[in-house]
Amino acid sequence: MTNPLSLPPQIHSLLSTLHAKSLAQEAALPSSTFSPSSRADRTSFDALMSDKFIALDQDKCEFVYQTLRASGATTVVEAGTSYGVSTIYLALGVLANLQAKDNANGNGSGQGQGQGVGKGKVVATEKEPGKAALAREYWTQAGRDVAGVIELREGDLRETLTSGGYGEEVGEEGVGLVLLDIWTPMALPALKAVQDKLKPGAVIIADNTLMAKDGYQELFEYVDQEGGPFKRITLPYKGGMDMIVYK
Ligand SMILES: C[S@@+](CC[C@H](N)C(=O)[O-])C[C@H]1O[C@@H](n2cnc3c(N)ncnc32)[C@H](O)[C@@H]1O
Repeated sequence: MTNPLSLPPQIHSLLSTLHAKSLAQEAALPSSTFSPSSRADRTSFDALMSDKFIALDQDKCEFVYQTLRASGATTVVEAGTSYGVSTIYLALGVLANLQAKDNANGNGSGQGQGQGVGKGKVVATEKEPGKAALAREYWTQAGRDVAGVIELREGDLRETLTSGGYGEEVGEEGVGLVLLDIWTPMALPALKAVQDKLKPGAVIIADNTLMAKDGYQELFEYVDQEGGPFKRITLPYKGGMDMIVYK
């Protein structure tokens, strides 16, 4: 796997292994797995997916990381964590942004947790306990800094994202990036759960917006409202990936 972000070799190697496992699992699934009719049978779909990575593709993870770095955001939300592959990129981006803020403030602690500029975190959420447990193990393998910046909220996002703070207590300015890598019926509930925590200019990224465009109708109607606070474009990644900017 290429390493355009120059990630630390040990983390890059871990990510390569996890992306490869995810792709191998997906290749072994019947081609109808993600068809609208298969996805409509939620019970069977959830059961089939309960032990599958379905990780965000590497090129998309790299785009999300770069967007996060460009935004400077230090509070991030991920709806749909699974085994935590994209979460590692988000954690690395938050750590790099904290470090950049630290350096700009003349602290240069090198610890990735800025002094006096908030603490920064990735709020991740996953409803499958087995996936949550293994995600924590992968984050530990990625290192103490990565594991330390992720707050995993286990359970249904309609509860986990509407309770608990987003860093306000330590001076964070609001959520700067949201990754919607979730079953499509949960995309709008996830956005609504964090909408009043978003800071101006926050970026929301939603995966597979062309491949699963039927499932995204509610989200699209909501964010495309004339005069509303969101602007949406579709990026030419495999299956489509939307970038929505708030205010
Ligand atoms: C596409 S996978 C996420 C992949 C992950 N972002 C990555 O790149 O490694 C979507 C995950 O969302 C989880 N999920 C689905 N509905 C959920 C809900 N209501 N609350 C929390 N998690 C949910 C699923 O169990 C699944 O693991």
